[in-house]
Amino acid sequence: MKKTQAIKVYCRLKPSLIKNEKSIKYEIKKKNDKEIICFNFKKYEQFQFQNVFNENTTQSSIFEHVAVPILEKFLNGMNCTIFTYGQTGSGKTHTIVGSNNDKGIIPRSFQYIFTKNAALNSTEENEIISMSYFQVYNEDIYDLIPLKKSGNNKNMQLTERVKFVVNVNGEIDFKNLNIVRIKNVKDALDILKSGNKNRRILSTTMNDQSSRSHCICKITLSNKESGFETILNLVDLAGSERISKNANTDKKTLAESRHINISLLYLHQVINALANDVSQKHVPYRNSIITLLLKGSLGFKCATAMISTIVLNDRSIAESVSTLRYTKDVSGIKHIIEEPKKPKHQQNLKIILLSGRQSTADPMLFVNKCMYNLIVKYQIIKNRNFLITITYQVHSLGWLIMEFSKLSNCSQNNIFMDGSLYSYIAMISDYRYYCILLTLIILNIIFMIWMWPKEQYINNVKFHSFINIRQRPYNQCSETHQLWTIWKT
Ligand SMILES: Nc1ncnc2c1ncn2[C@@H]1O[C@H](COP(=O)(O)OP(=O)(O)OP(=O)(O)O)[C@@H](O)[C@H]1O
Repeated sequence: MKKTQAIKVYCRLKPSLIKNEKSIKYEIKKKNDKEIICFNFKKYEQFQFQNVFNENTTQSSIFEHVAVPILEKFLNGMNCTIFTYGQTGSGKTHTIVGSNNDKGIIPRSFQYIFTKNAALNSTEENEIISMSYFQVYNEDIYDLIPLKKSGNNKNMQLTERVKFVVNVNGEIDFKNLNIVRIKNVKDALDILKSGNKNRRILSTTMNDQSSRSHCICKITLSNKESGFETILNLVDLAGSERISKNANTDKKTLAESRHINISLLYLHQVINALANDVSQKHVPYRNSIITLLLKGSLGFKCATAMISTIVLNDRSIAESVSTLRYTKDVSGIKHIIEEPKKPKHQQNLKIILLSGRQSTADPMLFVNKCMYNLIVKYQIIKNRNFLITITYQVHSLGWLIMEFSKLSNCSQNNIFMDGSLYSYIAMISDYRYYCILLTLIILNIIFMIWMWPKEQYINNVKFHSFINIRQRPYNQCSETHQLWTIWKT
């Protein structure tokens, strides 16, 4: 199989407030939508991106181009990551978190997920979404989701240091990280809002709201029936910075800067090792917490996008060149990416057929009612990426045939509404589902043929030995047995 670029790399240019500046050392220019060129006296460098977004690009456009393709993969069962990288003040937090008026990728992602995944809004609660929100500050993990204290201090909010262990696979297992179930977009936005207040922020020379930590929003989509889980990490890395450029050089700030720079250096080492032949090299994930946390995202089974943020003014040009070079190394990571095999089957593969028929006079109803509890759950899980769940409640053979003919006309992603009989039918046309339906029809016919002659021996022992209802009081029987009893009397 062919190796492809493991991480899609994008570049976002930040609008510069300082106009008419010209660097004497370097000049950086956007060549076209996919390239940036950089020259100094001696050399000319070219940097390739998936897309270069200029200063006027809106948050929604960034979301469309970068996040939507990743979110589609996430909804199709692939673990995904989006992270921002760049110098301090270049717009990482703006891109990934945004503000109330100009939302970034995280809030927009929740909106998108809830709009796209109809199962999340269903009352069945088969699919659930949960989130955790935490920061890596000075090589410790802190929970950003506030805990409400019990007792008198109800409104007091705490951020807790998260205990964790590194498991045998070299991944982090959290001990006390808050994982909150999200039922709607508002829940998520509320958590983000209060979580952002808990981030370690400092006013520096380069940015009056500089994040002093790496921040991760981990969104988990889980299917209750199958236990299948997909993870989306949205990461706002702390900004690389020159300590000499920061006027605020107290001990604490220096320690923070050192931790940030060292962890980014370790991340670079991991990227370099991955960009070279992985099989030949030891990949130093264990050097820092952020590399351990991003381990899965830089690997083989994850769709990852990186947005590098660049400032094109003289003061920042050296850092921008360094960001571009960092990005080039990230582009060098090549893997055989394991895409979900048939993503189109993942969603909407639910047939829920609910009967509104009440008549007990219908002879067919006997068979139908007995079949009522027959719930066929058909699940295919292939490579953790491929899941089909069909919940099928059989009611009426005639009706089933009618449905079958309806479904044969059903095109991909069509949703039929039939308020009188059924809540809905949502399915994708595929020969397997027709096979399953056909099998069920055949089973139904066999069941009917099998039952039919016995109708005349209803009070006969032979019949009772089949269904065995006599041995139990009526109210302790299962619904099927009760139905048999009703029918018999
Ligand atoms: N593309 C943009 N358009 C408009 N404003 C921007 C853009 N990028 C950044 N800004 C503004 O620049 C300031 C600094 O941005 P931000 O805090 O996102 O930087 P950062 O890279 O996260 O910095 P740090 O690493 O120090 O946290 C903010 O006020 C932000 O609103």
